[in-house]
Amino acid sequence: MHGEVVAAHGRQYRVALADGTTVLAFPRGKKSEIACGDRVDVTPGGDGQAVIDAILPRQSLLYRSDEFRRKLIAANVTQIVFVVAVEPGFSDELLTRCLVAAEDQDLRLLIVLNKCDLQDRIAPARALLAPFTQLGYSVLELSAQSSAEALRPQLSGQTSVLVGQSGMGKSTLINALIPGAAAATREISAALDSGKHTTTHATLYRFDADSALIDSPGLQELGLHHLDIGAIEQGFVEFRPFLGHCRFRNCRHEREPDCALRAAVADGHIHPRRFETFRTLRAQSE
Ligand SMILES: Nc1nc2c(ncn2[C@@H]2O[C@H](COP(=O)(O)OP(=O)(O)OP(=O)(O)O)[C@@H](O)[C@H]2O)c(=O)[nH]1
Ligand SMILES: [Zn+2]
Repeated sequence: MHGEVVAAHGRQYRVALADGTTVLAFPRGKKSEIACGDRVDVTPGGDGQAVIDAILPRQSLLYRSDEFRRKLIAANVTQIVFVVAVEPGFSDELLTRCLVAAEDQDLRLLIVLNKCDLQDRIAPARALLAPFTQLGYSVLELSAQSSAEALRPQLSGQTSVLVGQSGMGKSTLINALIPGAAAATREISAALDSGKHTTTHATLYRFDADSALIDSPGLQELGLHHLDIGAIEQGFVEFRPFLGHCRFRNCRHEREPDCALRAAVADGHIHPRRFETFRTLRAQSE
């Protein structure tokens, strides 16, 4: 039987079956690397539980990783929706991390600027996003409290994962778009944890056959240790015309003479803030 993983917690999964029912499922064997959004083959056990026999081929796979381990975030995602707000302040470094991950997996990235009802606070947030809009990334300005519906058309035909720092309004957005989401999450948590209180689940909400939204808490760091330096360089789309044009093939773009990237920064082709973030990410990945 085919199913889709709609919630993941540790080695337990909620799998939605084609007939609309869901089962609690466990992978066969010890080594499980299954993520929310995975399409799987399951064998129902009759007690409302099931065994996951196989993971179907994935379109994409998002990870976060530090020096020690790698964790799956979500599978088969086609779009990252990065939520920031006019207040409190947000990290443009986390946004750049997401962009690098998105470029690596060939995903669309949409930036949502929330709380735009606080009009006198919009200008500084727009300024922080300017280097990204200049590169062609889209920013959707809305208020999760009054105009969350503006996001819905952007979710159509996509499997989106929602990423955002605490306080940006992710929960408000989800509850506005998916009535009953909070209750559903509590129910799933209860089923997966037998009542233990926890909010660390990734949850998939399906809108229709082609559109779904994955809420994955704990994405605030999005470590990119699994990417090599080449993938990080490629993740900065505006670097691409200059890569390979430094005097030294293994140029680190620090102090080497005739560095094409540093020249591009000096000439205004690369935003200094983006270059600074690149250096930070590179230092972290070493
Ligand atoms: N003014 C304004 N406040 C908002 C809006 N959306 C959310 N908020 C407020 O911002 C705060 C954070 O919203 P949440 O939805 O809890 O944010 P979150 O991103 O889910 O944060 P965590 O739960 O910490 O992950 C709450 O006090 C919301 O009421 C908005 O559109 N306008
Ligand atoms: Zn260089």
